[in-house]
Amino acid sequence: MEKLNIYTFGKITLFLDVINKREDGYHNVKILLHNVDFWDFMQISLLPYPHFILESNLPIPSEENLVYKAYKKFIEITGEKVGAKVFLFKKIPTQAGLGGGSSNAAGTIWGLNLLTNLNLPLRDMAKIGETLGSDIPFFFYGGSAIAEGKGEIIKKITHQNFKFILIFPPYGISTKEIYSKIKKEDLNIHIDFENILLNFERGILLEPYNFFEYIVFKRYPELKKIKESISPITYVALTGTGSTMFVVIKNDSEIKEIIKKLEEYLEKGYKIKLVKSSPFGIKILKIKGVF
Ligand SMILES: C[C@@](CO)(OP(=O)(O)O)[C@H](O)COP(=O)(O)OP(=O)(O)OC[C@H]1O[C@@H](n2ccc(N)nc2=O)[C@H](O)[C@@H]1O
Ligand SMILES: Nc1ncnc2c1ncn2[C@@H]1O[C@H](COP(=O)(O)OP(=O)(O)O)[C@@H](O)[C@H]1O
Repeated sequence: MEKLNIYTFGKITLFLDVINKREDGYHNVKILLHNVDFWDFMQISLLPYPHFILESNLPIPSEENLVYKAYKKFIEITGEKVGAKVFLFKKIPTQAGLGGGSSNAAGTIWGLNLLTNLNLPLRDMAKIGETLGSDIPFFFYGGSAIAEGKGEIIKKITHQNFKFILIFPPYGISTKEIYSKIKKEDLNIHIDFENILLNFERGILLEPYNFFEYIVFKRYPELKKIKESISPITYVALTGTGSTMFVVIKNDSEIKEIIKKLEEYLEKGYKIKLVKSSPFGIKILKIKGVF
């Protein structure tokens, strides 16, 4: 029996603009998405249809887990009559704006695609993912990409390597709730992606921008204060709709100073982690043997 080890990487949103509200209630966005080397670990193997077993350290019912939802969608859309056994060890916090659930869903679809020998191309796997969440297609392409539409239209760009410090508050933030607080009049000013990309392709990261900061900072003023405390040293921004913030490391010589400052400043319950860019969203290793 074949078993796969799957690493599903988190993402940050280096630049995030909301363009307008759509008739279907969603919003058109333009986002520069970037994977970081901070991952959840999954193991997946096939079972006879329709058996499905999920073991995970995420304390939610299996039926609500995106891994199960991705399995169901995969068999529904492809018609493959397979069951699956999945082990999921989460390190990426939930409701953190790091796309952890989305990357788990993408890893499940990719794993099933390999185990069933269906060999669907990336765009077909991304189409399956899109039915479960706007963020999911990106993880099939990974690295650095521009997402448009609801977030499902992906254009890969040349990947660049940076280092960041992630700041994890001791709570998550609901994506749906934050999107629901957008007012029409807030959607008049947009950032210059052309200039951002011209610089990015040369390895220069301009100051990150996140449209949602004004909404999130109003509700969580402590996150605004964290940004203000680090801004004199380097760039800090929110990823997605939060709750994680990322600090851009411009020089390795700054790392110690920034960590010291954060350790002094952050209240109990906050965590930090130094990460670097990851050139992929999903990494799969095949393990053969008898299990
Ligand atoms: C904000 C972003 C940025 O990467 O990520 P997170 O902070 O969640 O990681 C994404 O736009 C989140 O994508 P994702 O988390 O997949 O959202 P979905 O499950 O598709 O949608 C959750 C809810 O957010 C709203 N939504 C989402 C995407 C979008 N383009 N417009 C929206 O209005 C809708 O109300 C939807 O019901
Ligand atoms: N495998 C999973 N990992 C994380 N969250 C999951 C998963 N399956 C379902 N969820 C649900 O999805 C929601 C947010 O997903 P997550 O990807 O962690 O956040 P974000 O979209 O902010 O990056 C949470 O409410 C969580 O309960």
